[in-house]
Amino acid sequence: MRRSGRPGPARRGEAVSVNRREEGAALRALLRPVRGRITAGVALQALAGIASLGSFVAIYPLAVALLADEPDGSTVWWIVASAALALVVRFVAQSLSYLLMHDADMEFQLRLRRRIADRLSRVPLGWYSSRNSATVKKALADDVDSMHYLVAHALPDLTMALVTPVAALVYLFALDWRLALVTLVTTPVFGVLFRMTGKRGGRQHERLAGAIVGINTAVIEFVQGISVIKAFGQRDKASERFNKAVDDYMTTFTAVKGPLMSLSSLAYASVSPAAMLAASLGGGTLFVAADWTRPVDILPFVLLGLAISAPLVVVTYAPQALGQARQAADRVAELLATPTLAEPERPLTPSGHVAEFHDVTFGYTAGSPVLRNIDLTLEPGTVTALVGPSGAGKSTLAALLPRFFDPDQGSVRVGGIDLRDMAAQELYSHVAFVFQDVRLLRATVADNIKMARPNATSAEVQAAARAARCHDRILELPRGYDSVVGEDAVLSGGESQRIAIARALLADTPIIVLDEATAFVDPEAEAGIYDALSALIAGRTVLFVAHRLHTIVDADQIVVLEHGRVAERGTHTELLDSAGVYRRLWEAYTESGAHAQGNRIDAPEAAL
Ligand SMILES: Nc1ncnc2c1ncn2[C@@H]1O[C@H](COP(=O)(O)OP(=O)(O)OP(=O)(O)O)[C@@H](O)[C@H]1O
Repeated sequence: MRRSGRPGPARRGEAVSVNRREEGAALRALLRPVRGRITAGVALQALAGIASLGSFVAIYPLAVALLADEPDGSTVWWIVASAALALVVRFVAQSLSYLLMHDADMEFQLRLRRRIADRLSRVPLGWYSSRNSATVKKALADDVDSMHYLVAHALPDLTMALVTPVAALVYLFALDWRLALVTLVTTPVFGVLFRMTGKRGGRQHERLAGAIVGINTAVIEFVQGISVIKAFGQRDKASERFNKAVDDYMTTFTAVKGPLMSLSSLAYASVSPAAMLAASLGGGTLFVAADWTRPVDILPFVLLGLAISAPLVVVTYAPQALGQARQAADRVAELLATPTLAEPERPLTPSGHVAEFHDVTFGYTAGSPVLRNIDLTLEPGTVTALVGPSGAGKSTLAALLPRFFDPDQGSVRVGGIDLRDMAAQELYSHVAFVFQDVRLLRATVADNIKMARPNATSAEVQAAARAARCHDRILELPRGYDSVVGEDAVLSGGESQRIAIARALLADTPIIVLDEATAFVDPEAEAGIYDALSALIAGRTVLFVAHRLHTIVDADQIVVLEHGRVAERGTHTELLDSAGVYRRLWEAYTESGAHAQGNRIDAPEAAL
């Protein structure tokens, strides 16, 4: 029964899909805080674009003045001074524009990364699946970069590339619209050829992408299976597959890119400086021959024709940068819309450490519950083991106690208080967890251990590590407790697990949630971890997801989950006597020899 007024539960792996938004709306919304500076930067860049034409434009009146029968010195100097001034304006405006755009870009990136980090600090812990971690990485690195490229580079370049030819055209049409049209004679050819390249390119792109996927698959197959391939003498076959994938790619590449490249080269050639020069000079010569204009009047068309064609290349690349930035903004907006865990406005303080599940129903997707109507009480100082076949919902149930998710129905309570009414800090001072998938930070081993208690002394850290049976191993690391995980300390799964246990020991919470590791490297490591776990659970309330039955025979309470429901509960002896699911599990476990080998009881093949 969800209480009214609460926000809905956030689900693992689910990022709320943003309503289909108007194209580019997310990008505009994200850029809004720095819009003023971007507009000013674009305006300055436009001014720089117009000023950049100054020296070209000046050549025409200069030539007219110099070719006059009696050149007027002061006019000549005025023209030269104006051209120089235009040059200064161009450089000042362009520098200011870059300064403003980079300033806006840096603030934008900082704000955005902070917003993402703030949001992610409030999403449910369970949201951090590997899929979502990849999304976060993409958003924080690639997507923010795409938007940076747009603001700091593509926008100023595009402004310059658009304003300069437009200003040049306005000037040329004002001078002589007929010669201006002649100068532009090849541009429609460019337009048509460019469109054709785009259309064909889009269609062929998929063929090329398919061929690249073929190579990647062959490489991954080869690398992942290298030991098997070598052991079974299949090396030649494997490299044959790779060579075939490369050959296929080359064939596709030649078939696709050859005609495309010819087409795009033709498009760019049609507006190349040579083509523009040919058009303006050829057309101009005809005009002079027809006595429609003076030879000197052709000069601006020859010079500015070049200023029109050069930026066309930039203009053709800009939509790609804009498209990428829009897509990046959409992804970031979606990330920023991820539902967060509601924090209570007036947090309540639990009294005592009884942990309770009251009629809990939960599912990762709406309408498909993974847990149904679970009632469970963990009395202080007792060990409760969760067992059941793979997929029964054991890990999910355990994850609800440290509030990885909120239940869809019912409540999880500690000390009589619903977790949704408890401040996160309060909750984590009561509940610690050690899950199979241990995440250590890229920080020193000591900092990793004292995450829950940053002010712990090194004597306390070492005492926790000793109890977790990892002190000696830490001392063997190049810089002992100061070794940085992932840099000078490369730790095995079992070692990381023991450091996580030391962390939980130091946190010293009355309630511990444990998800037993399913794979241990060797019996010695397993024994070490069990010693460490015994130290951790002594005197605490423990919720233990057990994958091997021999580890739980002494538990105070064994809860058997089946299809998300509690099928049975009791002690090991009680459950064996009741001849139900647990007994069948136990018999299958002992008969298969799993007991002796320490194999998982909940492996998919385990009989039930
Ligand atoms: N992040 C997730 N998103 C969607 N479904 C999930 C997710 N995690 C688990 N499930 C599904 O929830 C169900 C219960 O999974 P859970 O891991 O809780 O079972 P389990 O009993 O702990 O299994 P195992 O012993 O194999 O770890 C399974 O059907 C699983 O596929």
